[in-house]
Amino acid sequence: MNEYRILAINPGSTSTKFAVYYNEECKLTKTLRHSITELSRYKSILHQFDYRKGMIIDALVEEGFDVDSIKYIIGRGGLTYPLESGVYLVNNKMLAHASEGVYGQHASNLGPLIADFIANQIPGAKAFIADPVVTDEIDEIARLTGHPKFKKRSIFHALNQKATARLHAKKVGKDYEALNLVVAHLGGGISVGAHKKGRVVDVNNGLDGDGPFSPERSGGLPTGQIIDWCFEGKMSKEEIRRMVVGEGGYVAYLKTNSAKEVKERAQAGDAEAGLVQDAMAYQIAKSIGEMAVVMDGAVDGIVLTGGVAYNEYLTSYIEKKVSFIAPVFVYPGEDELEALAQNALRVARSETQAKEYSPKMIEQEV
Ligand SMILES: Nc1ncnc2c1ncn2[C@@H]1O[C@H](COP(=O)(O)OP(=O)(O)O)[C@@H](O)[C@H]1O
Ligand SMILES: CCCC(=O)OP(=O)(O)O
Repeated sequence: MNEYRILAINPGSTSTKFAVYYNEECKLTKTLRHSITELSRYKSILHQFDYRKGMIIDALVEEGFDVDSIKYIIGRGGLTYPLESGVYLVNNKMLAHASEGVYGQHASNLGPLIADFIANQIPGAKAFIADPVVTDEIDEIARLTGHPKFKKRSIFHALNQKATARLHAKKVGKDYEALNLVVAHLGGGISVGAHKKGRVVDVNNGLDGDGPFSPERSGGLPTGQIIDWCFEGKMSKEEIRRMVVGEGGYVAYLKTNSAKEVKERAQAGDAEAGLVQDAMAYQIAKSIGEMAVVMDGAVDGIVLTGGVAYNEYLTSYIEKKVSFIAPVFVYPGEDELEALAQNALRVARSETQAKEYSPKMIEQEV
């Protein structure tokens, strides 16, 4: 049997995770955490490129890997133009769109850039991405907002939502494509998707759109108050953006992005932490209800995943509110690296073909 060596790279808002796989076997997995202070030294996500890429290469060399033998480099896909689910070969157009951040700024924009850089150092290596955060399968009816100038964007934790949904389908002995699932990724950002027979037909924009607030994001906010705030002239556009992504949610209320810390503060009797934690759980439950409506109530299961799903108090709170819809299944944590590696392996084994990044729908900017 051929042995395929794969490097999977997942740049997140506060961490860079990477792993080396030899076929299905994980040989190394590392999570490098970046403090807010560390990241604040860089003007933009793009300016973090050398720092994050350097840490990965240094760690591989330090661990004694024969880097030249790794021919499949796969990164988390960023905020390029929307794509259908799948594996994509990194090409120049994708690199340009990720660098520009045509759909916004997020650490995942570094996924294709770092993968491409490393692949270029290794003779015969290729760079890929899979199920990027702009994976877009939503129904036309779900795209409309209340004003034609604004379109809903499908920006969510596609990689982990899809991987966990497939894992769940396997556990219950069904095909993912045969099930209707509501999947909630509960991490630093939160997204809740309606997976209808293998397609995410509706989902909240988990970055800077609608839906529940999260440990570091504001979720949907009252539009009128936001407009007034923007024109009061007290804050720059960048500062207001940070209120929504990075310094919203728990960070704004409780000055921490650690859901674990908030859980412990609530357990210790901190009433404010308790109320904010309950409010987040309440909003997540409401979003699950919305996605159940999207599927006309025909839901086979509700799947909770992501780091925050380790919090049993929070998952029980949600379960009490939504179990009338369908049974709730909890898969705490995320394994986006394994999901990336499996996608690369399927390409290596010719079980699937890497697609070309050539987005059809270029949204008119408003
Ligand atoms: N045991 C736990 N209990 C509660 N929250 C936890 C626990 N473990 C991790 N978390 C929280 O999960 C969040 C990170 O989730 P993760 O899915 O790794 O995030 P991301 O999607 O941002 O990569 C953090 O806020 C962290 O505090
Ligand atoms: C919703 C886009 C992807 C995202 O926000 O990922 P993180 O929660 O890992 O920052």
